[in-house]
Amino acid sequence: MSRQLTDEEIERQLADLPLWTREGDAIVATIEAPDFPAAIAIVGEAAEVAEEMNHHPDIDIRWRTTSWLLTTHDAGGLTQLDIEQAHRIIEIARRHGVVIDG
Ligand SMILES: C[C@H](O)[C@H](O)[C@H]1CNC2=NC(N)=NC(=O)C2=N1
Repeated sequence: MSRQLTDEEIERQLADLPLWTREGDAIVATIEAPDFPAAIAIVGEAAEVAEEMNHHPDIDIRWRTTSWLLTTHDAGGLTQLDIEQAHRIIEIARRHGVVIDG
């Protein structure tokens, strides 16, 4: 199991992670896809990554806007798994036409 990150480790890594912000024991992001099929495709690919990592995000889908929350329940807070998954979700979103600065 991955260990909990310190506040400093989280802040440092969030600086290199566009779109994601900290909310207590979690990191959250809202991703607006070009259209509904793109939003669903992003969620579908992220689901494959989640299974591969055995690490599962909370996802809310509203038309083309998806909201994401990552935390590691087993560790009771944020771990490196959350940071890694956040990067992978950004990568997937970019491939589906989402423009993300940084
Ligand atoms: C038993 C199984 O490995 C765990 O419950 C996994 C499944 N998916 C998970 N997902 C998330 N986000 N956090 C976890 O701690 C977690 N644990």
